[in-house]
Amino acid sequence: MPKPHVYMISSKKVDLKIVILGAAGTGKTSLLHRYVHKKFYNDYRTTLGAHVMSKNLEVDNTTLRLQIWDMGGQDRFQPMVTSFYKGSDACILTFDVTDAESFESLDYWRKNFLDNLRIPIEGFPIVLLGNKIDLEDRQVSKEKALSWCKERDASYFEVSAKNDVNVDQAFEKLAADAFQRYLESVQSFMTDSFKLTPAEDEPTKKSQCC
Ligand SMILES: Nc1nc2c(ncn2[C@@H]2O[C@H](COP(=O)(O)OP(=O)(O)OP(=O)(O)O)[C@@H](O)[C@H]2O)c(=O)[nH]1
Ligand SMILES: [Mg+2]
Repeated sequence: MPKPHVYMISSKKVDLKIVILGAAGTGKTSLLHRYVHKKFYNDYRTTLGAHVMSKNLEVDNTTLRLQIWDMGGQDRFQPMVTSFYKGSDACILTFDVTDAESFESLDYWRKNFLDNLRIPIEGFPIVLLGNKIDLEDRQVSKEKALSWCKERDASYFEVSAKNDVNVDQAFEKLAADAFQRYLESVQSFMTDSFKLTPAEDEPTKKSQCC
């Protein structure tokens, strides 16, 4: 298990880095605004590069300090945003349920993220958000999205940033998964350290030989 990228600030505070990725216009910034500021804007202003928003969340008497990195989905920003993946504890992928192309591009985003993260992907928390379910002209079914997630060990939420559907639940599930992974990696790190530290009454090789 890799060394955790999250840092225990005190016994009750944990910092977690989350990135949100997906095709341009799928609603990444809107979902973040909805979650962090409880607001929605109809106008579209593409994210230039990357932007970070913070939010605290209480889980099991611990304050999770979420730093959520909103990555611009336009092609021109790709070389830049991939450099921000390092140290992530969890990833949100988004598509627009009324835009089949945004769904088709998910494998590109997932691979791009995991290739640049360079840590084992097993158990890495990933949540897929099918956004804009308030719209009528749907092109991607829930079943199709669920099947994509099943094959890639991701969780799925149908959401609407506009109507505030399932947004808090999705972020909370991802944060809880990332925290759980953090606890497991700390435990594994401590166990390894304990194994490496000889007990006080256990003779070391040096004292045995001379
Ligand atoms: N109807 C509807 N529109 C939405 C929803 N979420 C976002 N939008 C609209 O979709 C457009 C794009 O939203 P953004 O949040 O800027 O998309 P983005 O993924 O951040 O785009 P980039 O920054 O270019 O990668 C905006 O006009 C939003 O108002 C939603 O749930 N329902
Ligand atoms: Mg944006």
